[in-house]
Amino acid sequence: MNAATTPAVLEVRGASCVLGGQTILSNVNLRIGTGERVALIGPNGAGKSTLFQAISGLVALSAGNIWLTGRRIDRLPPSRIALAGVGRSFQSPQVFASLSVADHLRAALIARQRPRQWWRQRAADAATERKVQHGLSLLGLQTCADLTPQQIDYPRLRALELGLALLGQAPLLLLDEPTAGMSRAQAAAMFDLIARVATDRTLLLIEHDPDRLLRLASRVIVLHQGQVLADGTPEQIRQDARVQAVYLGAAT
Ligand SMILES: Nc1ncnc2c1ncn2[C@@H]1O[C@H](COP(=O)(O)OP(=O)(O)OP(=O)(O)O)[C@@H](O)[C@H]1O
Repeated sequence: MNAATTPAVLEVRGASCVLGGQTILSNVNLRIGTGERVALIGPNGAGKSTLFQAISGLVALSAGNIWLTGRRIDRLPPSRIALAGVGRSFQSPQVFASLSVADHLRAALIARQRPRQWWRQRAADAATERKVQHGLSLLGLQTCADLTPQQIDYPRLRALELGLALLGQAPLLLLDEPTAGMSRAQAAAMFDLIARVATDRTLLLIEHDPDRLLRLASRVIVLHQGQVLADGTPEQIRQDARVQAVYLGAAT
């Protein structure tokens, strides 16, 4: 899908970010169209996670602005940005130790519901339950519905985290290294899961392994020293001499 021809889900305009007196992002511009699957890559310290933090409202921009489906979000608190439609996962999974897998999914669904009149609540509860069961089956988590995060293996934990972002119904999902710490086989399974379950979402994901990117991303944005170095198809990026020099040459 071509970013220029689809309505923008995310637009970052002239974004800069200074942390601890250091410029981490410098005049970053990017536009992501509806339904695109975009990989954000770059060397360690390039500013990828900081860009995610800025989009999610967890760090403030020092210049520029960020738009989600035409609405400016960079001055909103993180909770409002999440409700506005930015779902995300983190490099290390962020889950609740004492909640069961199914309760995590319930909480993700309920968080987006408006308060209802009491006589409508029963129907809403039944609909939520159906969605929880559907989510468990989609994510391959039916057998661990009643277990806590400590009782499930790492790939399932990451699948749960993906499910939390998905069930929140956010149109834009930011996935920060969803396969970090996984074996090749586990990572391949995770990429297949993302491709299968996130069909109706726009994806921006950070990933270090260029081979994995080709499975999922239709477009790649390369960050280097806090700036966009290149933006193109996976093939264009593979052949880009500047990208070879700063990143892919070292990563492959
Ligand atoms: N809160 C902070 N205060 C000061 N510097 C920070 C802060 N957060 C990040 N940095 C610095 O910003 C730079 C970019 O970090 P960031 O985590 O965004 O990079 P990255 O591209 O995601 O790297 P990696 O691939 O290693 O995760 C790094 O030099 C980091 O040390």
